[in-house]
Amino acid sequence: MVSDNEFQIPVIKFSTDSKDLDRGTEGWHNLCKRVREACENYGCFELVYDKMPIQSRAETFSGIRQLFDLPLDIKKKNVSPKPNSGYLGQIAAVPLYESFGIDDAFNYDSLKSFSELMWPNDHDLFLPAVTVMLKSLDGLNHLIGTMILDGFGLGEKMESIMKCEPLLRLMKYQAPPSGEYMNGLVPHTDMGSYTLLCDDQVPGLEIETKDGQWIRLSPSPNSFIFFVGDLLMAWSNGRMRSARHRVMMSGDKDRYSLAIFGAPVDGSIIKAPKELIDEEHPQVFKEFDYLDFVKFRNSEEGRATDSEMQMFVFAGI
Ligand SMILES: O=C(O)CCC(=O)C(=O)O
Ligand SMILES: [Fe+2]
Repeated sequence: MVSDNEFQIPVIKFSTDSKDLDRGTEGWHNLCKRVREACENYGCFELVYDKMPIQSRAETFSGIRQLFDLPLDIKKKNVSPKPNSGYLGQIAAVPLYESFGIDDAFNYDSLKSFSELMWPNDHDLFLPAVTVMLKSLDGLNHLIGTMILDGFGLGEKMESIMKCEPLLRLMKYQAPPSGEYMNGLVPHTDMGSYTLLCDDQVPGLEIETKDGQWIRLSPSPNSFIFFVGDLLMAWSNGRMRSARHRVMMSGDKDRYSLAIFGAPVDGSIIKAPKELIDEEHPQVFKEFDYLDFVKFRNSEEGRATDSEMQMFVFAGI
């Protein structure tokens, strides 16, 4: 069952016209505390960010619409050796879903090659807007990373979990047949460190509360949803939880969304810092190589395990 009103995830404003974003100020410490509490209690929060030019967000979504309108043979040219990247679509379990994954997305050359591959003659509609948006997201990513670490008093450990390679994913969910409430993306937790997601104001994203209720989110036009991923949960010794979410489609509009998935660089070892392990919080997960977790997820055992349980089965003590 879905409820719209009774429950809200925390809404946290990152306002650029206050001193709150200056590291070390009282406002900064309050924000870090709220971010940490949201990640611990909900596994996600709505982040209101006034620094992202609203115009480049609108232009990016208009480019994304045109991207999904391209012929299938062009869309399929977006291939990647990485799992869940490249072009995905026509999947029997989620027939409304299509997506493009673009690796190394904070790198202009990588966005440019993608754009040239999709529009060999004219990519002006997509590239300039998405470049501005991604530049702003890069800054925002860094800010949240610092906040999470400062929230635990570990701000000097920047080399740790938040040092990520970003995957950009652009998604489309087709409107379902008239009158239906239909699965757009199956319930899951995100496997990376974290996810930062925004949409074009067509609802569909739902999160599961601790007591098993599904809540439909309605983020504001300049909001992002931040999700704790499985790796951040493991790194934080289970103090932060990765929230289960899904997309359910209803109504007559297609939904478009854009997300940055932070995953650690290959070869990273995921290990809770000793400061997060004590008598009250005994060690929950053993340390592991991030790529071994990726392998597990793609193994027969991993695929047979519900996504929110995978980390516990793979690394639980
Ligand atoms: O498109 C959305 O709103 C959700 C996407 C998502 O959860 C994912 O790709 O992991
Ligand atoms: Fe997700």
